[in-house]
Amino acid sequence: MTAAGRAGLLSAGAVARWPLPVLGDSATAATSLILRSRTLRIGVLSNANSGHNRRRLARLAALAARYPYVMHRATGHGDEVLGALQDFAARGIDVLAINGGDGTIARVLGEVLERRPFAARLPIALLPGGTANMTADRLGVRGGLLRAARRLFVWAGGGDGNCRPLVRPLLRVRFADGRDNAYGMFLGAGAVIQGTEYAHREVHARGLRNNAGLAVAVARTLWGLHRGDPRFVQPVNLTMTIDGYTTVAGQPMATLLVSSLERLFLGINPFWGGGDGPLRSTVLGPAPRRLLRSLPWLLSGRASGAMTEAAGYRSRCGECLELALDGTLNIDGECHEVRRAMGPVVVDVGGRFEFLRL
Ligand SMILES: Nc1ncnc2c1ncn2[C@@H]1O[C@H](COP(=O)(O)OP(=O)(O)OP(=O)(O)O)[C@@H](O)[C@H]1O
Repeated sequence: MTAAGRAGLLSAGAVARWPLPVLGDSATAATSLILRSRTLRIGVLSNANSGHNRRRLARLAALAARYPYVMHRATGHGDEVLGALQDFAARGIDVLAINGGDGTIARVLGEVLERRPFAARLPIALLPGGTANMTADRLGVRGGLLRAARRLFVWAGGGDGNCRPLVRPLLRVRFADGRDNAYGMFLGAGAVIQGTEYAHREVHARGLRNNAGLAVAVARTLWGLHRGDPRFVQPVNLTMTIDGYTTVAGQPMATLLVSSLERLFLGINPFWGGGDGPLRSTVLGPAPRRLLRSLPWLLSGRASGAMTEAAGYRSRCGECLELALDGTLNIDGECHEVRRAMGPVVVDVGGRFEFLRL
């Protein structure tokens, strides 16, 4: 069997089964992983301030200390990320584990792409140390934080566990005013911003920070959209081009979603549009017709007959999006103010990573 052929379900010990559905790219790093029979060295970078880490970091650090091939670094600020990555590179890690939420993953992978601390692109393991953990839920090691960490460490030592590498692109967001690029798996505007504010104000404040809290916030936002509630519907004029074609020409929109993930939190897939390219986008007008009746389709990657552009529904895939609007973009939980006058915001693929799904 060729090396590429062995890149199937794989264990660190070198036993692998074929076939492997690697989406969008070749599994180069995973292939080289399975050719090794030794224990894998893991560098775990934890965000000390993200959701679950605030309570569980000490236990995670104690767990990591039990495995001699695991190096653990906790950072208290994003500015410390590059130093930690350079330290891992100097120690020759085989796998980079990121323990934090969506914002941490975006920050760390963005630094990997922009500053290139590693000579080669390493496989990534995600541990759900954040609050919503949307990306880790889709691409990371399964289970709660400590269980997932133990599973990763045992697997890396050659123990039990099957690993399915998934290749996914990271969005790169470039601003025309020269500020630093942003990275992430998800970009939202319009009702996403109002829904997030609602979640912080009404849901998190009541202690509901997990998927149940997310479900409440999403349901409330959709209800607000259905009712035209101004707390959730604050139309913004949007111009959007996808791969050079203008798909929205200065029209009011209530919601913009862009992602490189196949599903978002709670498994929802609000992208049904065709077109080539890994960036999936959806735009909802200020009063999408028959919204409640369309939800089963809208949330599962399909379009009902009612979901036409004239009725306020647009969805399309592409390689490169240009956005012009006055408002706020939420990129994996980080908010960025943008103005039309600055020039368009360009969203494309910053790079692809291989995520170890265990
Ligand atoms: N490595 C890091 N160390 C410390 N702080 C970081 C690091 N990476 C990002 N940050 C900052 O920490 C904040 C919170 O991170 P993150 O979004 O990962 O946690 P969360 O909000 O609890 O989780 P989620 O995004 O899954 O809801 C972000 O504002 C981010 O800028």
